[in-house]
Amino acid sequence: MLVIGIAGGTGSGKTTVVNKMLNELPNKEVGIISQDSYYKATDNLSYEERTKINFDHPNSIDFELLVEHLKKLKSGEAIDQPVYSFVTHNRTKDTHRTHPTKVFIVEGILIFNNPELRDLCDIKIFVHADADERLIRRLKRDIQERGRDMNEVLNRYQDTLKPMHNQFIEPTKNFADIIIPNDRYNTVAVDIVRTVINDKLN
Ligand SMILES: Nc1ncnc2c1ncn2[C@@H]1O[C@H](COP(=O)(O)OP(=O)(O)O)[C@@H](O)[C@H]1O
Ligand SMILES: Nc1ccn([C@@H]2O[C@H](COP(=O)(O)O)[C@@H](O)[C@H]2O)c(=O)n1
Repeated sequence: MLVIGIAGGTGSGKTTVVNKMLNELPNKEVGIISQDSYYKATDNLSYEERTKINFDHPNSIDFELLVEHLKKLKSGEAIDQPVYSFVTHNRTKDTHRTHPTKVFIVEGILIFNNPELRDLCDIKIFVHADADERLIRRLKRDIQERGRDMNEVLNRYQDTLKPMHNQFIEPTKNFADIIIPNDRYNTVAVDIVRTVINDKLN
């Protein structure tokens, strides 16, 4: 199994890039795991307490489970991926049965921050967009799709997101084999990675 890791700050366009790559590929042969699905379960906390979690710190992610799942997929076993809700800030009761495929994409802001997970990635890609561009995209997306308002997004950005990005995410760019500039849509880079995936599939 070829594992492709795709990291980058929030709003850099990781999900968009992955979807564009998957567009022209046989969907039964390429699997995807999002780090967002592996935020730690916090059933013991109230909603109010959950809103105060620092979701941009590595400690908020259940890397142990993510690594275990990826290893299982690599050894040919199916897994049950958690399903996360950005509205309740918690895992839902659902899981998503995921089967091993020839190629697996793992995407998330902090995936290169975890040495074990990093080592499981055969190709490491970092999607870059400037901070102001990412904030604008994040603001629009979180209001439209994640049930947030402007104050929530901006306060989170100033209090935790920006310092965590600088401390834990931006430095992991150094681990990348490929950096995709994504201030504008980058079809050339996406096509190149798709070619690599196609080679593996054929
Ligand atoms: N190159 C781009 N130009 C303009 N908007 C983009 C670009 N890439 C992504 N977006 C938009 O920015 C928002 C965040 O992108 P997304 O792929 O969800 O980022 P990430 O997964 O890195 O947080 C989405 O609304 C998406 O449509
Ligand atoms: N309940 C949550 C959990 C996470 N976030 C934010 O999501 C960002 C990571 O996801 P991307 O798709 O943008 O890569 C991260 O920056 C967290 O702040 C959240 O807002 N609420």
